[in-house]
Amino acid sequence: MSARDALFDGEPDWLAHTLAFHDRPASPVSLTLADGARIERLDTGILELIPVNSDGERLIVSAGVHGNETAPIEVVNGLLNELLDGEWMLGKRTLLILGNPASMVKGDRFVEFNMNRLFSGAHAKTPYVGTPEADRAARLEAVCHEFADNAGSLVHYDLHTAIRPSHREKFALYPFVEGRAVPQRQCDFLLEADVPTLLLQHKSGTTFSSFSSSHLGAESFTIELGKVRPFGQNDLSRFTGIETALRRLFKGEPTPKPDRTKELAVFEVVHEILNTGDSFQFHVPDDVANFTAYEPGTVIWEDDETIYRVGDSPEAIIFPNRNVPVGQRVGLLVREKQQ
Ligand SMILES: O=C(O)CCC(=O)N[C@@H](CCC(=O)O)C(=O)O
Ligand SMILES: [Zn+2]
Repeated sequence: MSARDALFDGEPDWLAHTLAFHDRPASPVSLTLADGARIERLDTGILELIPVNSDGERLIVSAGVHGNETAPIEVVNGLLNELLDGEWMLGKRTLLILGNPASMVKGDRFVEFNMNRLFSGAHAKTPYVGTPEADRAARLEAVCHEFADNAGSLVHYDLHTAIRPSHREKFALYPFVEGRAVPQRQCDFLLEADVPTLLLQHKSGTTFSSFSSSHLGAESFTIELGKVRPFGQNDLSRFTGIETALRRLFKGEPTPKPDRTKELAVFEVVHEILNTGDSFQFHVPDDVANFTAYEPGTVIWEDDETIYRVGDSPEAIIFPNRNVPVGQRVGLLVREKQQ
């Protein structure tokens, strides 16, 4: 058996291995590349890439936290295949994660609970504790903690695709951490990756990127790259921006200065819509695109105690989804920041 076959237990690549092992742990295996770099399989869907020479920064790239968001999974798997084929050399210590293998096999956002609400310790709470997604979130937190230990600086990109179409196809979310601002280099990375819109979150949460920001001190982003499609049905030509930017980062090359004509549009959260329970009514239609703007005075949601109307200037909806448990996010209302 070749070293590559051993890394993937005879499966053709990492994605195939992760799907085949979705219901069990994969034991640690190490593969040394021609230049001496190592690929360590830490568990199912978790690889650590260790270059011979790297700068002090460490990088986490995750995809498949929602199992039906397949395009970023295919992009990351393709980049790993290039590395294994010797097309370029590794220059950055990197943790690669395919988040929720069981939901990837099922072709669904999640199996029992939305894993992207179970970080920052939420996995230990009732009713989540002990469920497959809670166990996986706890495992990912532990692996990330270990990877971050003693790192000079840490960057995390959590790659997603959205349920609905979007007036702004590609956008990133920057988790809230008191008192910090987005570093210019990260803005340059987003433009390089063809992600021209950034939403600044207004409070910390229990997403993977919020966990890595708040608990590991990472510069983290959730990055939305397009629309959800099943494996094999993605037009990967729409993902070359992120593919090029990640390949360049994996090689350890510096971030290029962006084209002066490109500018990041920055949005902020005006209001977070939560499912308040039995009397909650959401007035945004099911099929509305992300970043659809509503005029001042429009009623967005109501319950027995509150009626929420758009304020003095238009507000745009992101991630509208009425089918969430009580207490969880039904959508975000956002507004472009005047710069
Ligand atoms: O399209 C949708 O409604 C959801 C897409 C998605 O999974 N988005 C992430 C955003 C996480 C964040 O707020 O940083 C999610 O909802 O988990
Ligand atoms: Zn997602």
